[in-house]
This record gives sequence, structure tokens and C-alpha cells, in this order.
Amino acid sequence: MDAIGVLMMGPMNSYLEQELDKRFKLFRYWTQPNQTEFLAQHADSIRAMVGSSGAGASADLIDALPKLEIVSSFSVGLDKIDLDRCKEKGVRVTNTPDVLTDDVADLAIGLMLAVLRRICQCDKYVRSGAWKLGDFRLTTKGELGETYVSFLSSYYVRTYLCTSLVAIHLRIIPYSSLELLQALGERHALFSGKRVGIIGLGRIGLAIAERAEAFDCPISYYRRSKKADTNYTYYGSVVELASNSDILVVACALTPETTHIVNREVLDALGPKGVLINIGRGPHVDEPELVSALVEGRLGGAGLDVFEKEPKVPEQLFGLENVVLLPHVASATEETRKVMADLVLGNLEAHFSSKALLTPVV
Ligand SMILES: O=CC(=O)O
Repeated sequence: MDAIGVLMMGPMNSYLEQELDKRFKLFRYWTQPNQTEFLAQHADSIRAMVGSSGAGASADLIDALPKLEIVSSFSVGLDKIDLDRCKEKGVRVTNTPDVLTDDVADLAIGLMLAVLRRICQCDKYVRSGAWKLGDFRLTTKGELGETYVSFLSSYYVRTYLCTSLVAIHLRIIPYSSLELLQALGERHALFSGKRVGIIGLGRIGLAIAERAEAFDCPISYYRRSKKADTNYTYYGSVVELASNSDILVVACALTPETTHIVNREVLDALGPKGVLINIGRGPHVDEPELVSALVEGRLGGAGLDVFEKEPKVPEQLFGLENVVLLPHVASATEETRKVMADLVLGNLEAHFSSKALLTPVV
């Protein structure tokens, strides 16, 4: 029997590529000098396609492959696959959910800390030798959320702090009994206690929420409808969510409805002390508006793993200290990518041996 033809859309993982090569007749689409000629010659032998977050299955390509049976995506996001066309043509679709959730959520928290504590600038400071000339500046009271500023300057807190300090000075209360005072002091932390708002409370959004809770961050979220099984605060609009958040995280799927879900109004609602974290997709955010908000100081900072036209990143961001820019690496660890690759292979094997798909979408 002829080997099954599989079309791989781009270079995504060398282990996956090797395994596909061993098990199938693998066609590497990105290496074809003339893709139209390639399709004319091989379309009839291609029964499966392997896409990723970068390259998937457009309606035109699906139409050009009359024998296509399955698209197995090396990604959780499905925005590069024309799902409607797949449904119409009876083409099955699978993705790689769950296995990357921890890595992506970890990275979202990493971005929050990196932006607020200027971790990248601190690293540059040490490497450049600047530390020998003086300490790094403090990361900064100016970025403290309004809630905590008003909390700490409130009449009751000030009275409590003054009374406690006098009591310590006069040795009326010992230092060891000052747990409450220390607890109050912790509210000063630049990240701990910040209000985290999440757009999309699916698997990844929830994993981010659980991690942020461990930093004492109150969590709220936006999605189309309120989630029944959570006590996190729900807002019915992204603007409302942004107005009530110090950190706004994009963690929803990219669809026509969520394209530019973070627009100028949302950025202005987040405001000059707010931080945007995007581990979703670039087109979730109106990028020119994001750049203007950051350049004009209307937004406090941003941690971005994804961009509208990857790998192009707006150069105006390169000089900004309050921005951390990553090359779409949220799930990019050896461990996770290996499990993702195994899921892609497992889905193909299941399909071609008429078994149930492991992670079916269509
Ligand atoms: O961006 C990564 C993915 O969708 O898996």
C-alpha cells in the first residue's frame, strides 16, 4: 500500500518532522519553490495536513486538496484553520489542548513580574557592568496601583501605622507581634495584590487565575457569558473589566469576534498604571493603538508574547523600558513541544486506523 501523504505547513519541531517522515510520506510545503506546481503534482496523494500557530489550512488550500481527510494542528489555537470549510468538506480537525496550559500560564505570570519589576532591564544592568557604578533604580512607586495608594494613605491605615511605630519605639509592643504590620507592608508589593483581569476564562485563563491567586491578586474576567463554577468577579464588557484591573491578560481564542478585542477604549480604561499581557494572539490587540498608548504614556506597560504580523514587531516598542517583548514562546519548552508532537502523531495514527481522535475539534 502507498504511504499516506502528509503535508507539513512549516518547520515547527524536529522530533515531529522526523516521526512524520518515518510513518508517512511527508511533504514539506515551505521548502517547495513553486507551491502551485507542487499542488498540481501531489494534491491527490495528500490525505492529512499538519499546521501550527503560524501556518494552517486556508479555505483555498483545503479546496486544492481533494483527498484531505484531517488537519492535525501543532497548536491549541485554531485561528489559522478555516473550520467552516473543514466542516463543509468533512475534514476532521484536531489541536493540542491541555498539554501546554501550564507553560503558557507560567509565562503569563513571568511577563507580569518582568514588566512590573523591570527584570529585563535589571539583567542588562548587571551584564553591562553598570551595577559597579551604582544600584539599579527602584521599580517604582509611580507604578503602584491606585487601590493600594489609596489603601495605604487612608486615615485608618495611617493611624494604625503611626501608632504601631510609636509603640515599637517605646517598646510597648515587641517586634515579633507585628505580623499585621508586616502584612500591611506586603500590600506595597508591585505585583502581589494587583487586580488581575482575564479576557477568556478557558483552560489557560483559569490556570493564570489560579497562579495569580497565589500572589493574593483579586481575579476578575470577561467572557461571553458568566461561568457557573467560579467565584471570580465577572464583567460583561472588556472595558468594564479593564477599568477594574491593574493587569489585563488576553487569554481567549482568536475569532472574528475577539479580533481587536483590546482597542483604544480598553487601553484607556486600563490606564497609565495598567499593564497589558498578551499570550493569546497578536490580532487580539489593535497594535497601532497599543503602540500609541505606550509611547504617549497612556498605558503603564505591556508584556507581549504575540504580535499582529509575526515575526515583525513595531520598532517603536524597542526603546521602551515598560515593555517586555517575547518571540511567541509561551509553549516553547522541549517537554511541552514533545507532548504536543505526540498528540499530533497520535491523532493522525488514530484517524488512519479508524479509532477515536484524541483531541477532536471538528
Ligand atoms: O500559540 C500557540 C498555540 O496555539 O499552541
